[in-house]
Order: sequence, then C-alpha cells, then structure tokens
Amino acid sequence: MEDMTYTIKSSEMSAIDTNCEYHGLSRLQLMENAGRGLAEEIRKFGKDKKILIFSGLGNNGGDAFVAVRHLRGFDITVFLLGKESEIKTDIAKRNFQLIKKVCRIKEIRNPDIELDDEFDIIVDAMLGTGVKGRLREPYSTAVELINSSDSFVVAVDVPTGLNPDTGEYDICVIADVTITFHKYKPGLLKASNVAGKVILKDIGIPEYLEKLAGPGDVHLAYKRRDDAHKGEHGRVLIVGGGEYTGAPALAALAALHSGADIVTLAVPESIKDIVAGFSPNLIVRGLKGSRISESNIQEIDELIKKHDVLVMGMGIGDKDFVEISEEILKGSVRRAVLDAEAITKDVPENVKCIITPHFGEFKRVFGRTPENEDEVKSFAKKHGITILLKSKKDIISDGEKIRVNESGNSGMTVGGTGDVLAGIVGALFCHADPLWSASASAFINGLAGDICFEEFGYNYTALDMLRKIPLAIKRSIEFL
Ligand SMILES: NC(=O)C1=CN([C@@H]2O[C@H](COP(=O)(O)OP(=O)(O)OC[C@H]3O[C@@H](n4cnc5c(N)ncnc54)[C@H](O)[C@@H]3O)[C@@H](O)[C@H]2O)[C@@H](O)CC1
Ligand SMILES: [K+]
Repeated sequence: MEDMTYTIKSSEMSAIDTNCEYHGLSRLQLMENAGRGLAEEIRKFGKDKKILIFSGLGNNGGDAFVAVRHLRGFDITVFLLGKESEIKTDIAKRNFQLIKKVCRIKEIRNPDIELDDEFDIIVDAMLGTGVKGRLREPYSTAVELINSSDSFVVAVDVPTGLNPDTGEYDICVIADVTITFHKYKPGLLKASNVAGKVILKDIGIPEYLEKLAGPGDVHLAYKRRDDAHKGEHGRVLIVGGGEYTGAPALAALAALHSGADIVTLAVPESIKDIVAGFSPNLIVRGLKGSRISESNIQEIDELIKKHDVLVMGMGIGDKDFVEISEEILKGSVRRAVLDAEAITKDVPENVKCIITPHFGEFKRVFGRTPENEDEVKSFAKKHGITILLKSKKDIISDGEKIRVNESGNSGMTVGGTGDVLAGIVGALFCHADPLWSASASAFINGLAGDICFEEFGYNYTALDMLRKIPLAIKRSIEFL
C-alpha cells in the first residue's frame, strides 16, 4: 500500500511544475508521462473497449489527448467542451493536433449534449487541478450525463467538480477509478465516495527536482495587488546595528526592493544618523544607548506592534545578544526572521519564526553541523521553527518539507549578502508561510547574485546585489 498521506496542494503542484520547466524538465514531457500513464491504466480494463473522453480546454484535457496516441487499437471518441481554438495551452494544443486523425472528435458548444452511442469506458478529462469555483456549462451538464451513464468512469487526476485541496464539491463526476499524477491530491483522500479507487502514477519528477527552489517558489510567496493601499504590501521592522552600521541598512533596503511598503530600522541612537545617511529611503528610529540592551526591549516591542514582521540580528556583533533576542520574542511579535547573533532555537509557540544561520551559527545553536538535509528538517520539527541554512547549496525546512536552493555563485561570498537575504525574507514573510518565504527568498537572493555576475563578473558587492532584487523578482514572476 502506498503512503496515502503524502499529498500535494494544487498551488504547490503548479509551483513544482514551473520549477521543472525552469530547470529543464518541460511541461510537455510531464504531460507525455501523465498521458502515457493514463493509457497504461486504461489498457488494464481490457482490450477493444469503446472509449468516450470528455475533455476540457486545459492541461487535464491535454493528458487525455496524449493517452489517445498511446491507446492504439481502441475505438475512441473525444467530446471537446469548447472549440479547438479555445484550447488554453500550447502543449494541450500541440497534443490535440496529433490526435485529429486518430479518433473521432466532436466540439461541444452548448449544454445540449447527447450520448448517441454506448461506451464501455468514459474518461473524465474535463477539469483537474486548475478548477476554480462552481462548474460552468457545459461542464455541469456533462457531469450529470456521465453520472447517469452505465459506463465505467475513469477520472484524470481529479474527478471534475471536486476541489483538489479541500475535497469539497457541489456537483462532481462520480468515478470508479481516479488516476492521479505525481502525488495524491488532498481532496481525493477526503472524498473517496466520488474518487473511487485512486491510482497514483509517477510522471518522472525526481525527488531532487521536486525540492529544488525556482521561480515557482516565488509565485507562491510573492504577493502583489494592484488595488492595495500603502502598507498592505507589508510592514517590516529591522532591529540591528551596533558593531556595524551597513548590515541593518542593507537588510532594510533589501526588504524595500522586495516589495515591502514600510520598512523601519531600529538601531542604537549612537549610529542612527550614520545609518539614516545611507539612503533617503530609510526610516530610522534610534534606540537609547550605543548597544541594543535589555533596556531597549520595551521600545522595540512598541515598534513590533506596528509591523507585520520583525527581522533581527544584522550587524549587532555582540555574542550575548541571543538572550535579549529571546526576551524580545516573548513580547508582541508574531512573525520573526532571526539572523546572526539573534538566532535562537528557543522560540515561543505563538511566534512563526525563520532563522537564517550559516554553518557556524547553526553549530552554535544546535551544537553540531548537520550531516544532511533530513537533519535540518528534524531540528526544524523539534523546535517548531523554519531553518534557512545558508551555504553554497541552501537548505530550507519547516520540519515537514525540505527545499534546496542552488541559485547564486561564488561572488556572493562577499560581506553583506546574508543581510540582503534576511531583508528579502522579511518582506516575503509578510504574506506567505515560512517555508515558501524562505525558499523563494533564497532563490531571489541567488538569482540577484547571478544577474550581477552576468553584468560584472565576480567582483560585485552586496549593494550591487540588492539593486538587482527587483529584476530577479520580475524574472521569476514572468517565468511561467
Ligand atoms: N502541474 C503539473 O505538473 C502537471 C499537470 N498535468 C495536468 O494538468 C492539469 C491541470 O491543468 P490546468 O492547470 O491547465 O487546469 P485544468 O485543465 O484543470 O483546467 C483549467 C481550465 O478549466 C477552466 N475552468 C476552471 N474552472 C472552471 C469551472 N468551474 N467551470 C468551467 N471551466 C473551468 C479554466 O478556464 C481553464 O482553462 C492537472 O490536473 C493534470 O491533469 C499533467 O499534464 C502533468 C503535469
Ligand atoms: K478530471
């Protein structure tokens, strides 16, 4: 028995499929594997069967077009719910072209669909993980028709009408078998009454590629609304500085370049003017004294209340700061990104927390460096935090999932790139969950480094990198 608990939400599946395309495994290949897998299972129901395929206009339909090519010898009719010219994606279009001379095809343009023949098998390839809202016509009529037939019903990926994430439905295809791809969709497990027997087919996404961060991570984490008001794209508080002045400023500017609307820097009063002088974009508040100490905790907590995310630790340079960090976390904070000396594993349960250690900091906090990705995951799980371990290959885990990031280059060993990363994480974490905020940020940071490398070679600085963040985000968002 396969592990039915290993599920994937449709938004994550879509992110992984974007990342596959980015890293060289094309959607066309994935569709070919899905369609061939579907045909393989249909063959098991017997030879010489008469098959009717109800196909939608998205990639769910595309999977079935591929299957037709792999079902030589079967008598196949396709009911396309719409016009050929309305097929949404290039890959589905391409596969549709290839079956025009292979089977009978009828375009269904209105709800008056009739079954003028009997079929052994009906394949539901109308809607899969791309379904949104209530079923429109002619889909809902097609569902009723399928459910009133005596044919054996095979649903592709998910029965049409079923919400793949929640298992909710209004009207839905009642399938005898659902052939789903890559991983179980959570909705299938909650609605076995409509999904029938669920068969999982591998479509050739290797585990390392599923974990590898890419533009899909940015699609999940980066949110922007055209009708938003000032502040809605995130309010980030940066607490740092003392030994260094540049580090907290880099983090703050990185948060602004990553889309946060309001970024406030809280640094010791003694360096306030220096930090403010770096850029007119910075709003700087002075904390009494020349080092952040226990006496500043109250002031910091008041600022925390006005922001969505606290990013803390850059440029403090005081190894005892961790105790103050732990005290601050007991206050009003709900979302925190901890860097450098602020990193701790003792985080109250009501604080969602991302820590961004390099190997040395990881060892300080957990007592040893991790042997592998799974160890990072188990530390994250044990302490209820998300870890972004910075290295040539970044490892990210929230204790449930593991992400790995390989963007970036050795020019990034220059000082300040970690501060930039903390700022990006802070901005994304205003809207997204800890895992995807961390993995998307690691990818964006590395991509900004790669863009610098394209332009300057190795000898760029953290300041150059942060200027490339907007372009790195734009390239990621535009990669579909
Ligand atoms: N993501 C992946 O990695 C893979 C996905 N594949 C297939 O692709 C499917 C997802 O494809 P798509 O994202 O194109 O989405 P779908 O094919 O599920 O449906 C999208 C289309 O349905 C229409 N639609 C959405 N909601 C509707 C409603 N309530 N009533 C009527 N029409 C509605 C939309 O206009 C859109 O054109 C998966 O279920 C799977 O079958 C496979 O090719 C293999 C790889
Ligand atoms: K379907």
